[in-house]
Amino acid sequence: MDKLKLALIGCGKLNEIVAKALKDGYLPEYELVAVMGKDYDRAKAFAEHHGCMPCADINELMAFKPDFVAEAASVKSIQDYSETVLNGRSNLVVLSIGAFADQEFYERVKNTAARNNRRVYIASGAVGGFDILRTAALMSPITASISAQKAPGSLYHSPLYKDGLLEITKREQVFTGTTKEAIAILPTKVNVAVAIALASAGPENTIMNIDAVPGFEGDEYKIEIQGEEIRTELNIYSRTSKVAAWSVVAVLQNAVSPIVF
Ligand SMILES: NC(=O)C1=CN([C@@H]2O[C@H](COP(=O)(O)OP(=O)(O)OC[C@H]3O[C@@H](n4cnc5c(N)ncnc54)[C@H](O)[C@@H]3O)[C@@H](O)[C@H]2O)C=CC1
Ligand SMILES: O=C([O-])CC(=O)C(=O)O
Repeated sequence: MDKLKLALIGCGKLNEIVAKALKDGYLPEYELVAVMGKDYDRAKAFAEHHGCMPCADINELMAFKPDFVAEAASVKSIQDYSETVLNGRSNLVVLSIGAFADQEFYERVKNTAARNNRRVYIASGAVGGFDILRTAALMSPITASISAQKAPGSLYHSPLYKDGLLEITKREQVFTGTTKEAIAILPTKVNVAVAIALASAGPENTIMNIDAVPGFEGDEYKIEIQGEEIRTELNIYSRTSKVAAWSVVAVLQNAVSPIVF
């Protein structure tokens, strides 16, 4: 049987792991055909390394007629390219889920996918448990929240940074608000929160808290939901963001598997 064609948006840390997983035999049903990034020279080097074609823009990428496009790039890339990908009759696997905090955009992408008989897969990324969140949200109205611990240094180039943050000696709350508000100011750090919100109470009703924790390494998320019959708490720690790339590999496996989780 012909292999499914996979193309990548983003040639950074995470898609490097996805491409290597394919090379290492985790995705035998797929062949990597093309890649694009913001920087063409980097895409060229990535493509040479992984045996696919570099593309200067989304139209070049879609000319390869991929069956699946996996994004590990940015919220802006999802805003700019997802409809082109779906109209080009490819499925789309998304890590920069924050783009879908905008309800109107989310509905538009959903309709575009339906019209083209294609799917948008929300990768579990650095969190998970979407199954119980979605199930509980069907059963009754639920409240949902996600709390994150981050190293003060990881907030350095963000609007949450303030003088003295690098020197704090005890845990300090640096943000509380809705996940929609959180992604608007931290587009590269809280995509996970929007994913949790989409699976539960929605981006405008899911509360996010972020604590800066001195000496902390990695990311830790505590997700809590409460419905009439269901209450759950999920704690997910990841030392690096590699788990997000592996969640894309898991989505691509699921998409062709006879057994679906
Ligand atoms: N859902 C989740 O759990 C997680 C999501 N992420 C998100 O995944 C994305 C990628 O992460 P990394 O690989 O670590 O980033 P990276 O910075 O190593 O690589 C990003 C790549 O995307 C490309 N890119 C960015 N914007 C683009 C655009 N508009 N058009 C074309 N190419 C574009 C860059 O050129 C680069 O090749 C980020 O948005 C990050 O926030 C990261 C970790 C967890
Ligand atoms: O790696 C993480 O923990 C989360 C992240 O970057 C995101 O959600 O955008």
